[in-house]
Amino acid sequence: MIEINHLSKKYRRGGWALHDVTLTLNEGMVGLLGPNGAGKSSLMRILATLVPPTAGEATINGIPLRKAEDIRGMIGYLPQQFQVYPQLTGAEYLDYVGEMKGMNDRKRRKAEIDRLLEEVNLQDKAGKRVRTYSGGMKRRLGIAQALLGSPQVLIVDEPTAGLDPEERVRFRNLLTRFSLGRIVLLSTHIVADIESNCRQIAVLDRGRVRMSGDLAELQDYGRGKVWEGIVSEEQFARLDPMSVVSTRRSEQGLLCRVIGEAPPSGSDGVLVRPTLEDGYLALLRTSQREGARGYE
Ligand SMILES: Nc1ncnc2c1ncn2[C@@H]1O[C@H](COP(=O)(O)OP(=O)(O)OP(=O)(O)O)[C@@H](O)[C@H]1O
Repeated sequence: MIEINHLSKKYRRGGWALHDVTLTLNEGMVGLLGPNGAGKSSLMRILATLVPPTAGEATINGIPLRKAEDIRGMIGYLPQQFQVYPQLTGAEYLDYVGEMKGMNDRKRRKAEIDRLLEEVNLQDKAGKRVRTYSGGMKRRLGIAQALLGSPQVLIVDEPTAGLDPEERVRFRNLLTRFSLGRIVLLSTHIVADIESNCRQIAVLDRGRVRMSGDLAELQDYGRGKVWEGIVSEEQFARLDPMSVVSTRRSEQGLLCRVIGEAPPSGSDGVLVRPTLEDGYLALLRTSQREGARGYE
């Protein structure tokens, strides 16, 4: 279990990245969702003991963050900007990471590395130097190094960025399998990444927790706020662009899906069932409106 209590972070050259974050994260896949600059990476870097919080505290499986060595022995971490020595091959790099993680048995280390290379679909590239890898391949190598040693807690920062759709699906399935009996904390701003497999979701926006709960709870934020209706091109031009979720051309005009308190003006729109993405967008709109009114 990860328990985060009143955690705040202020960077020396910057403002507050996290404000009073309190969260309890349980076993299974946990999705940390939020727009750019929400504070997701800051929270993950703090949990990975790479940067200290300004205030507050957290424990991972009962161990406080100040015991950094113990925490690092328990977690796997994939940072958003993952750097590898370009002159090493993928297999050499993983071997090095395995040694650093204290996997001293050579044979077992090699067996696990071979299995992981297959899981991330890099087995054919294992002997090639990392500098010849594409961005997506480097990302997959990063995923493999985080999984090495089967850590109890896996923290992955936007792991699917740069992966093609097929690899994305493969990776989601890999994480879901891995999360059995473990905590996998995954940050993303893409709702589809957490749609099917997360037991718990926390939404951050401008450093604050805006919701924490399950998929149904997030979806519910869109209840009574998602409308579909047909509008003309002129009416469309007058709609608040922030409220329009999607548009499709039809014979009668533009079929618009909007988030708001009323149907798209000029249409006889109807309320529709929100998707998870609608729920997320509705929550963000409320949070941003409150921010603009100075309620925080
Ligand atoms: N080292 C730093 N020094 C100063 N400010 C920083 C630093 N790192 C992050 N910030 C600021 O802290 C805030 C939160 O950034 P953070 O990277 O944690 O958000 P994020 O949710 O991961 O965003 P993204 O999805 O864009 O990666 C932003 O305003 C960012 O500019």
